[in-house]
Amino acid sequence: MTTIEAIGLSKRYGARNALDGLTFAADQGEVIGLLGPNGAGKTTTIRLLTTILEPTGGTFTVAGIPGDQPDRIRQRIGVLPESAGYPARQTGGEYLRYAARLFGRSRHDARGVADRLLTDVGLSDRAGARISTYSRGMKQRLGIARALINDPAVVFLDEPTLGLDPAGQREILATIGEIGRGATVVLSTHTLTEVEQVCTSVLILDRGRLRAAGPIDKVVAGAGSLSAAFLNLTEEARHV
Ligand SMILES: Nc1ncnc2c1ncn2[C@@H]1O[C@H](COP(=O)(O)OP(=O)(O)OP(=O)(O)O)[C@@H](O)[C@H]1O
Repeated sequence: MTTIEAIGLSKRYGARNALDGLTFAADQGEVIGLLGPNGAGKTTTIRLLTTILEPTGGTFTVAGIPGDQPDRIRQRIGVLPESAGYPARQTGGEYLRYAARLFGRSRHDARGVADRLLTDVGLSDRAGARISTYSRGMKQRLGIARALINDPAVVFLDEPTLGLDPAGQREILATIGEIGRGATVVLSTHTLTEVEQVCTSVLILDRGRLRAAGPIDKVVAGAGSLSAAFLNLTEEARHV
């Protein structure tokens, strides 16, 4: 089942094309690595598909819902933004129960969902501790749990491992692998080894344009490695 479809999706800021005619489709259960050098358009793509920004061109659907119905899309997606903020005084458990209540869960259900997700992301033993005492990796895992609170069809993670040590990165990647069994995951990152570990397919952007899309082995074919393919595709674009 197609869970994301973009056709000619574009975003202009004045004369600058932050995203220029992105066309791709993703299926349920796919984990898509969204790659590109700084300024390529990754965050713009995520903001458009999560209905935070309105496109200046093109159309899209997420979870089968057209992009001009943002309220419905927001009910069916989960997002870990590039720099998520957390209420420092709340505990992880309170934060997730509150998020579940915002999606209309009863008090009893909210507790059940929060407890399950805290266990899934390995935070159950710190559920009663204030978020201000969490490490960066723990906050990122809490953010992923928050993104899953409404049982989303599509989850968007913008640089979830940024600033984490290797152990923290490994934990996040394991969590992402688990999510991918149900939902479609869009993972924006600069770390290609991460993509090779957890993603089934990639989108490579450069200066707002799609340079490659598809299963990793197809994109890598001929180049030898994902990093070689990435450099070929993005460097080549600098010379046209
Ligand atoms: N609000 C804005 N106004 C003007 N230009 C913007 C705005 N937001 C983004 N841009 C421009 O759009 C382009 C794409 O930016 P975007 O943040 O999507 O890139 P990115 O791939 O996420 O980069 P990074 O890896 O550095 O996070 C960049 O040239 C950026 O300067």
